[in-house]
Amino acid sequence: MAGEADPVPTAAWWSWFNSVLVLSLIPWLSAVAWGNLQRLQLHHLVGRRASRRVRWLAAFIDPYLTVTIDEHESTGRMMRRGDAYYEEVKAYLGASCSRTARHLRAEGARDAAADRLVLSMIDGEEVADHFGGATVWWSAHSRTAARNGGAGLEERYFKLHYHERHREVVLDSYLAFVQQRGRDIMVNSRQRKLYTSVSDHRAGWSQVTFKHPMKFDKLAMDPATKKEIMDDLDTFKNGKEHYERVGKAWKRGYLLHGPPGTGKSSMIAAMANHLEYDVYIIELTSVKSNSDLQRLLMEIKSKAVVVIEDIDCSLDLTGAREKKKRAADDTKNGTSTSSSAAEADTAGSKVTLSGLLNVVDGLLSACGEEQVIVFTTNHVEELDRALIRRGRMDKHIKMPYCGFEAFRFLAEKELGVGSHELFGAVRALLGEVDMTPADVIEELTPKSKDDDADSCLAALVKALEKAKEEKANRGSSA
Ligand SMILES: Nc1ncnc2c1ncn2[C@@H]1O[C@H](COP(=O)(O)OP(=O)(O)OP(=O)(O)O)[C@@H](O)[C@H]1O
Repeated sequence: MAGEADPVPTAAWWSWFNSVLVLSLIPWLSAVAWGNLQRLQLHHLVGRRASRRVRWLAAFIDPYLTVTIDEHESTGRMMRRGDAYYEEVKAYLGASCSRTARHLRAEGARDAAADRLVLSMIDGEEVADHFGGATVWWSAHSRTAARNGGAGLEERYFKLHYHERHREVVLDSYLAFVQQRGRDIMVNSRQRKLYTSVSDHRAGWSQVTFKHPMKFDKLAMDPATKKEIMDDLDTFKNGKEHYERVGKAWKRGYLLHGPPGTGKSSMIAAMANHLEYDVYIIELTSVKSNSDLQRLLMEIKSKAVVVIEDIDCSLDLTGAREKKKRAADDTKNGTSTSSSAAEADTAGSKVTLSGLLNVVDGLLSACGEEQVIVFTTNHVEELDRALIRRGRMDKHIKMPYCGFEAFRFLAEKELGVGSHELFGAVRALLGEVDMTPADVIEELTPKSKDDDADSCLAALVKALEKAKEEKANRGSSA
């Protein structure tokens, strides 16, 4: 009917409307309440002494568990840099979550290679990660701790949240996985270091950036031996599980022996570059005692090539044990003389063979792993057999005089020449006289702008002929 007013909602209509509104709000309100209950982390509030039923209820309401990783460690009233785990987690999250996180912090870390930035999550950011069928959530936080009236110290920390049903996978595997990946990322993104031992007041290490251009593809040596060494290094680097399974420290000893100039130091640089490890050089003659040697060793980190060069010159390794034994025998027989005791004392005040053996065996260095120990010597025959037996020095590598194949490699590298009419003469002469790769390289190096491949090869032939003549003269005068 025209002009009829809209019907006024009745009381029944209002009551129906309110009921629908309340009913539809119930799920939403419950979700909010449930979420808040969970955020209360009830299982943390419920003490250990609470009854099993109460604890079960708390865990049912809030099944999420938390691990906190602090940047700083609190030691009494002092704060000091926490253990490496925070940094490893930071590196892991920066790399693995940079695609999903919305807000990242970019830092040019002092230690990082120049063209790399270190990414990390900013405070308040949360990212999910997946591992072994479990989903976990990482969040970054910071808090300011008041310090005895002074300026507050900002403490950063990460929180890892995971469902209780993934407790085992997270605690038994995931945390270790994050640590390993974080460590790898940190190692790969930083410049490597060359450490040299110093022992002024206290034994320690001085460090510089390690940048050596030598790589295996630049090293002149028999290709089969080169491949064998590279395979050996790869097997070692990837051998964590093997070493764990057989119960051996994850270390490998190499003995490089050969005359001066055959490339022992170059081989060490190539090994370190291949493995991407730091290099530690122990100058044994300047290490004052076995305990100093142990201290040095304890400070060596993982992923390291530890070098003791010219071991035959560093210690009286052939004599030290005999001297000690003689002194001990003298004491036992009552024939001890001041000189034998003094000899033994002298041996005790410096690094001794047994001290070195302990170090090599890895018993004292159980804290470090993934370390290659390299000894070099020009006189392998003079070393104590105990020092270089297999198990201590696992692989013995002879660095030989320059053979024809090594020469060809060097001619290609130094002069860009793959064949030449003088190659025949060089082959014949290298079969008769010993010349080190270092000497061959020196002859092949142009000395003036007029020098070319012809003149350099002629210079090498001349030097080899001279060496042959000298050898003949030595033979006739002997
Ligand atoms: N096999 C090789 N391949 C390539 N370069 C070599 C080789 N051997 C020596 N050289 C070159 O000769 C020089 C000296 O070599 P290196 O210092 O490695 O010899 P070394 O055996 O360690 O000598 P020393 O016993 O005196 O320490 C280096 O510049 C290196 O580049």
